[in-house]
Formats: sequence, C-alpha cells, structure tokens
Amino acid sequence: MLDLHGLTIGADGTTLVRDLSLSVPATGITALIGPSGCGKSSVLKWLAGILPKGLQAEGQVMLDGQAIARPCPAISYQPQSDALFPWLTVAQNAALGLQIRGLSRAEALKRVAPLFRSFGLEGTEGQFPDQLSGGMRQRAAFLRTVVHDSRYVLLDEPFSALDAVTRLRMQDWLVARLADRPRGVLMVTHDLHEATGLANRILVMAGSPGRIVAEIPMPLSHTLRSEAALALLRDKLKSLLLENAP
Ligand SMILES: Nc1ncnc2c1ncn2[C@@H]1O[C@H](COP(=O)(O)OP(=O)(O)OP(=O)(O)O)[C@@H](O)[C@H]1O
Repeated sequence: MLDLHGLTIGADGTTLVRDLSLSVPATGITALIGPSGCGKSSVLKWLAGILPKGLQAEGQVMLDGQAIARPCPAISYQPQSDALFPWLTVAQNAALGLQIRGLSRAEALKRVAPLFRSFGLEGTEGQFPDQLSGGMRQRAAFLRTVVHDSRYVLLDEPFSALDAVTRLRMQDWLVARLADRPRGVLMVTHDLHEATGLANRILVMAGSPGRIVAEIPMPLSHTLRSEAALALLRDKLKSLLLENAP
C-alpha cells in the first residue's frame, strides 16, 4: 500500500492543496477526479518527487508502512502529455528511463525489446514518435513508464488526447496489461465514464485549497458493471463535483 499523509502544497503565499491524505492499494486503479485547478496534477507530481520549483509542499509518503523519499524506484509517473522525445526512436524513448536509472543504452534497449509485442508496438522500434498513431504513442509512453517494473504507477490523464474509439481500446488495453502484471495505479481523469468504467475506487478532489471530498469504492469487477448502475454513479459524482464547485 502506498499512503500519502497530510499533504499541503503552496505557491507564493497561496495554499493550493491542504492536508490531503489518500491511499493507493497495491493492485487496481484508483481514479482521482476533480475540477480543473484543484491540484490533482500537483499531487501526482509531488508523489513522483518532481514538484516544480515554484511550489512548496509538506507531507509524508509511506510505502508498506515505511516513510520513503522520492523519486523512488517503486513509483513511476506518466505526465499529462505523452512526453516522447521526437528526436529519439520509439525504442530509445522506451529505454530512456532505464538509462537514467543507470543502465547502459545497449542494456536498456535489450530490456525493452521483448515488451514491444505485448504492448502492440511490434515493428515500431526504429520509428520516430511522429510516425505513430495517437494510441501507439500512448502505448509507447506507457511502456516507458512501466518498464522499470515499479509497483505503483501514476498516470495523469493518460487517454485525454485520444479520439473516443482509441480511448476505449486503450482503456481495455490498460485493464488487460494490469491483469498480466498487477500494479497499484493512481490515475487522474476528467472523464466520468472512464473513472466509473475503469477504476476500482474513485477519489473526488475539490475545493480551494484542494482536498478529498469523497471516496467511492467500486465493488464489482469491470465486466460485471451494468450501464444503469454506472449512470447512477456518474450522477452521484456530478452532484458531488457541483456541490463542491467554487
Ligand atoms: N509551478 C507552479 N507555480 C505556481 N502555481 C502553480 C504551478 N503549477 C500549478 N500551479 C497552480 O496550482 C493549482 C493546481 O494546479 P494543478 O495543475 O495541480 O491542478 P489540476 O487539478 O491538475 O488541474 P487540471 O485538471 O486543469 O490539470 C492551479 O491553480 C495552478 O495554477
């Protein structure tokens, strides 16, 4: 379990997030939803250990009950944009994080090579990101994020730039990858269909300063969720978001 305790984030005398606590179980998807500007991305960046310099934060992160410093090899982070470097091939992009963690380029490329097939990227190794479709770029970004085999993955709106069909395919694909290799995922999304369809748990963040205003467990497996039940849940989430709107 990854636990975040008492996170407060401020900038220039303004408090953006106050005394926020949340947990990410070791398996399954925890969705973090909330209005634009409530601090969702900042929470993820802080957890990843890459909060921008202009922001100050205090709080504690515990991994299986032990306080940890970040960046931490157990936690991977995928930013809002796919952030692939256009001048590197897909394989070089995928290998980059391993190189940053100390592997030689050759070792890193060798480690990522067998993964291309299961990520639906076979044959793209030598291509450049702008030669790929949006869905393929997203899979390449996800490959780069998970290649460290970290236990926890932080995804900031991973599918927001995709068209509706590609998004649905990528959501199914993510569920399948997590079934192959369970991890704890904390995923920011603005899409209530995505949150209710994918997540095992939904955290609603709102307010200024931002805080968690509701935690909604999703007891059923993805395949057993009826559209009628999900529609009711989306209505509940909409009401919560509107109640807590500034
Ligand atoms: N580097 C920074 N310096 C100062 N303020 C910042 C900085 N980064 C973000 N902020 C402010 O922090 C607040 C929270 O931003 P953040 O991006 O975390 O929100 P968010 O909920 O993820 O928004 P969105 O859903 O639009 O991505 C915003 O008011 C934003 O203007």
